[in-house]
Amino acid sequence: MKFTDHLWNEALPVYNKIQEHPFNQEMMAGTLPVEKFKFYIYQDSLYLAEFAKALATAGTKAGTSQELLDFLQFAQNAIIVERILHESYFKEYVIDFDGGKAPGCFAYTNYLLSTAAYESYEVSVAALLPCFWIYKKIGDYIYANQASPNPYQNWIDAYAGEEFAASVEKALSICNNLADQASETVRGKMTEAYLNASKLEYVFWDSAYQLENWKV
Ligand SMILES: Cc1ncc(CO)c(N)n1
Ligand SMILES: Cc1ncsc1CCO
Repeated sequence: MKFTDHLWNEALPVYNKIQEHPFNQEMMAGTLPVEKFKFYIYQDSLYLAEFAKALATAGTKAGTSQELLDFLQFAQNAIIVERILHESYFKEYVIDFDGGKAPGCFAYTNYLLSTAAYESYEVSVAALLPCFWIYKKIGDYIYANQASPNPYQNWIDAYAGEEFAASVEKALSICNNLADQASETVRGKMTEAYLNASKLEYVFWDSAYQLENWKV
């Protein structure tokens, strides 16, 4: 069994909760209140800026220049996606939030940044993988089951698209190659990091659905 199949099985209960979450169910039905989508898009723009730094930092730990290049390209893509959010949704919706990161976004971005900075390359890659893989699975699921027309079509198309799929395949392959060379101890830490980041993906969606704030 591929290591990433093992990761998928371990985090399956978390993935199922993400898929069933009302944020994703209502996005799929096209009924998600626009206020929640706007909150999500603003938080996601803050997320992507930090995610890009975590990807670039993880890349500096790669064992080959090809994998450094792969991670720098992932980082570049994350910045491009962030700019597209600004150039499309921020104009379409008039997003006037200025509160900074909500607790869910804060927790997730800081987890990714500190893992990329202080943990090994293997563990960093495992922590970054749910950002790729869960979005791909959710994008495909929503694309296959969505109401049409859907006000969130552009978002759905981005993550169900072929370009994103190619990045996800690359990240999965890097993770499997690393796990094949790693000790059981390191593989255990990779699994733990993958689970932590999967739970934080759940928290991120739930945070948007609740319009989460710091309450202080
Ligand atoms: C929170 C989050 N996770 C993953 C992705 C996909 O990269 C995203 N845009 N936002
Ligand atoms: C995972 C991911 N999400 C937005 S951009 C990016 C890197 C893909 O190249």
